[in-house]
Amino acid sequence: MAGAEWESLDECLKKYLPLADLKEVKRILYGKETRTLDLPRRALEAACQGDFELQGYAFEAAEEQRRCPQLVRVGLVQNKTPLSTNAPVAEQVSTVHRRIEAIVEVAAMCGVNIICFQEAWNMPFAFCTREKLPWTEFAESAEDGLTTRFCQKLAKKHGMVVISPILERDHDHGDVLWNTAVVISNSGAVLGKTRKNHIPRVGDFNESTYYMEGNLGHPVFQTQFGRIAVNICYGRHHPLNWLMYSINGAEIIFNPSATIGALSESFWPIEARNAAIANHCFTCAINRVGQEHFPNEFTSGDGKKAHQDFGYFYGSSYVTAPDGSRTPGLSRNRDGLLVTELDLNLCRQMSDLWTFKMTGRYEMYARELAEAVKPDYNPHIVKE
Ligand SMILES: NC(=O)NCCC(=O)O
Repeated sequence: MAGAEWESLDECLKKYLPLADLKEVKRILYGKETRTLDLPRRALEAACQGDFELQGYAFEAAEEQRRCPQLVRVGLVQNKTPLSTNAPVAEQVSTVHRRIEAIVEVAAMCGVNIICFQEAWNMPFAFCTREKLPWTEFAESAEDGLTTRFCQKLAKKHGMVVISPILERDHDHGDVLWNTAVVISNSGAVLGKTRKNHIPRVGDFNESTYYMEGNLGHPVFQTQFGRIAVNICYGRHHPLNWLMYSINGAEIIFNPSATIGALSESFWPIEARNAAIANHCFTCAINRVGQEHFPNEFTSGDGKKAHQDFGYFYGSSYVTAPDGSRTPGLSRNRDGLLVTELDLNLCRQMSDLWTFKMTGRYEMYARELAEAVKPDYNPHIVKE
């Protein structure tokens, strides 16, 4: 399994395929070619100085007579945890805040309207350890915690919608923890929050030790730049989760994640891309980067030796359009900002072309599913 020494699928294809073959391979693997965005020189310089990757692409829609293009720029941020996991909690939080602040400055230079960070972005992904302290100390109020207040300042300063996925402590309801994305409007006000609906029970993703399945359904947030939803990490394996955000009108669904190569790298390019096609919307898949080492050993319940690291978070964040075309991924190894311009008109154009919302037969599935979840359900199997 490749670690940091392997840059990315995109780099590999570029390096080894003759141009004519590369074009055909990309046509099939990536769909219609995306235009490269001209990003301001000072943004590129700042990214270089700040040691993070900056890439920009644009998806285009057909011109319409009765609607203007609905252009919106989204920013996806992937990053390593900058400090060692045994540094004091407050120091880890303030250091990652500073790192993200610098990246958001560059996003602002690139005209980003909506920015989304990775899952549990202000902490190491410590759920593998099953230890409570100090990791639960990273949990904060979604409404007025330190990280939300930090994001509100960024949102207001840059006129940007900020999606901030955190470990939430709900002080008003028994101090319980959730895996939550806080959505902050470009005015700086907290627009609302949404919670991770599906909790992984796979490998070292021992997240059920920390929080429960989300109880807020599938909210969609009306922002000045479009209707957005957040399908947190493991929810991307659940097609109905994507579907419900889409049924509630999402034009862009963000998928802030934390996942490792040994487990999911072959799924990664498929799932969010497929969701964009199936739901006539844009999807934005974001993964963290690098390897995190923890102070104490833990086992994976697989008979193998105890260890102190989670595995390799492979980055590779990307955006897919409703016509199935996608951007190249960011690096597997470096912090990065992916700026992508979307024309939201493409959602309805693809819906009119493919008509999945019209041909979906939701009433049939609703009826059959309502039966299938009953304890006395008999699967409909036709036997000789
Ligand atoms: N963070 C998280 O839910 N990870 C689970 C593993 C995966 O979905 O690839």
